[in-house]
Amino acid sequence: MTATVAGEASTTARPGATAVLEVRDLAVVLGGRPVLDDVRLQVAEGELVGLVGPNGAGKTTLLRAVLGLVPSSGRIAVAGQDVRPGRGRSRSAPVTRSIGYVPQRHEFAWDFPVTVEEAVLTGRVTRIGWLRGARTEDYRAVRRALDRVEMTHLRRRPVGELSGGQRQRVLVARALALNPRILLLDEPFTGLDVPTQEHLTELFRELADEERAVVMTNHDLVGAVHACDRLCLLNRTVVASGTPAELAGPEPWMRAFGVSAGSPLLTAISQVALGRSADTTDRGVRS
Ligand SMILES: Nc1ncnc2c1ncn2[C@@H]1O[C@H](COP(=O)(O)OP(=O)(O)OP(=O)(O)O)[C@@H](O)[C@H]1O
Repeated sequence: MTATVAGEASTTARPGATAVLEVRDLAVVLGGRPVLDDVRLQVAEGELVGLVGPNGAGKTTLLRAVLGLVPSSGRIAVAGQDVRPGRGRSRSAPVTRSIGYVPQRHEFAWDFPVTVEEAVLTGRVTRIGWLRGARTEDYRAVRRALDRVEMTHLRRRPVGELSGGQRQRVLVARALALNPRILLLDEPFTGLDVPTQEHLTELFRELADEERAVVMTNHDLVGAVHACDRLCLLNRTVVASGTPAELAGPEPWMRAFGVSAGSPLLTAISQVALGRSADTTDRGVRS
């Protein structure tokens, strides 16, 4: 098996599975500068895909393009529906209801005086609208989402009193409150200790296994190789994409990240990727 590169069929999801996200020929220009170019990506239900790349590679921009929040050209479809670029959540409501977005933790106003339950309810705003009050079904959805991330016992707690790991779970619950087909997670592990990262990784794995597609950006490359079914190495375009086993060699990482052949990072990635390869051979390959 070999990793495939931009322009080839590299970015396709596992055969036979339903594609939840399809991105073709995506280009984004911001402030007059090209930020993304010729990006192709497919993510199927049941897949946990790691979106990795150096600072400024365009990872967040890609997630925002999928949400229709930045102007773009090309095609983005979620659950078979086209995302119309630059229209924002409210005007693209039917398709964005299929997407659960978990922003970087610092983007949420944690000092706002709301409880965990109220924060999660804000995830339903595209369904509830700003003018009518929440209904029983909305509170039920919130309760289900909180159960799913094991935060029900803290539902009356002001969000400002939560730890980093608990805050991350609140953001995931907020995204799950719409029961989305795809979860987009932007750097969910930043600033979290290793056990918390491992618990969250397990949760993301389970959420993918429940027939959702899960895409997460991650600067911990070894962690991403360890956890994800497939990796997309982004640097303005998709430099390479494949399973951890397909990406065990150094070249795609050197091209995407500009690291030298002697970088200890490459050895660590290779060891984990080959370990995953042995593991998936035992269990049956997922992708
Ligand atoms: N609103 C904007 N206007 C102009 N340029 C922007 C805007 N938003 C992002 N950019 C630029 O687009 C590029 C990609 O940014 P983006 O945040 O998507 O990268 P990233 O891969 O998520 O980076 P990081 O890993 O540092 O979070 C950067 O050069 C950034 O400066």
